[in-house]
Amino acid sequence: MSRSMPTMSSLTTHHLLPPFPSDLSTVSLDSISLDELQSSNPSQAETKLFAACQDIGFFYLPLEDSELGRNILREAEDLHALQQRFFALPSHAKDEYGRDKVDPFFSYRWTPCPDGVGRREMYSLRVDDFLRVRQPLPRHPMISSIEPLLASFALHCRQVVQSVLGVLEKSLALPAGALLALHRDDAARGDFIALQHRASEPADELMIQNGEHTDFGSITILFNWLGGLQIREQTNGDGIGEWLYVKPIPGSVVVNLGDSMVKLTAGLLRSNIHRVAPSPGLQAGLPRYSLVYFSHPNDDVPLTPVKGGLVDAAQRETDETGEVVTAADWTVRRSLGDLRGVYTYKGGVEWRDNSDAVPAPSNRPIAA
Ligand SMILES: O=C(O)CCC(=O)C(=O)O
Ligand SMILES: [Fe+2]
Repeated sequence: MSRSMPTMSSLTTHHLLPPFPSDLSTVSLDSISLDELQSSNPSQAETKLFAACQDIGFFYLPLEDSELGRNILREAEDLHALQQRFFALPSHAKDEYGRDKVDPFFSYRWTPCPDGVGRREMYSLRVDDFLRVRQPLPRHPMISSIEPLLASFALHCRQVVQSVLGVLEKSLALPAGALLALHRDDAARGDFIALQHRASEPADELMIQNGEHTDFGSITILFNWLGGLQIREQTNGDGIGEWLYVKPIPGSVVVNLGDSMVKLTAGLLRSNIHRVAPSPGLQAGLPRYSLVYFSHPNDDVPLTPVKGGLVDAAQRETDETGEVVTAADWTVRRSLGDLRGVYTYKGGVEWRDNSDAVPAPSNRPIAA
């Protein structure tokens, strides 16, 4: 890590959980504070952010030093409390909002844990519904009752996404608005808030491997309370590194790029493969929750390289077929099983033999 990180945050509930093991090697991610990014002299933070998005596609964003960030942390804790209550509901109450009843993607989905007893569950909530850009899909009353919280959280996360996109636009020497104009608030956009839960479960290497994925939107903001997220150690050249845990840092979120950013920048930016393994050390055996804000370009945006700056100069192929897909189509194809596998920053989807029997409830192909 580039600088010392606080191990305690007064705004989060991490201290109520067993600590992440101190002796485990973890992946070293840069830390770029929201306050610095939004300051009048952000150039150092911008340089770090751009490098992280090119090299590894992941970074920590400490939120506590800005008003916006503190609001997001408080809202995330409120949503975390709610998701624990929601997932504790009886299965039949949750299944009412399943993909067969509501929507193939923006719905409640689950797959069995390796022990065949517990569930890995994900409830994907379409943000346009809370912002009244689209007619809302049916959702559980517990969700409807906190609509103002969800709307506020979404708008705050979008401010973060805009800051990140603004920096990337500038760093790539693109015309102003080249990326931001593809993420408008007043037109349909596939952003969603994911509530995620997996019951305590035994390690199952095959299942962990089958959960390896890239996110398919533009920018992901991830809130974790327990360890489990892993990305590969960075090696020089093409060597494949070891899977390492990303340590949750109280008061910081993990930000990563999705496939759309790779496609829009002709492969200059990176959406990195990641996965979720059982929580390590004293955290093992606890139910694990995560809360994710997935942002996407507007539905009708073709995922082709934007014009100008470094992208024009890149001259790289990002799609081996040359086929143009819109952001909405890409979500459908990646999430519902058409393009199974991992999108590589070198272009195209790398096939993974993700058996239908063991999908995982995440931002990736799923059968349940
Ligand atoms: O739960 C996590 O830590 C990561 C989840 C994830 O990568 C996803 O849902 O796309
Ligand atoms: Fe992911």
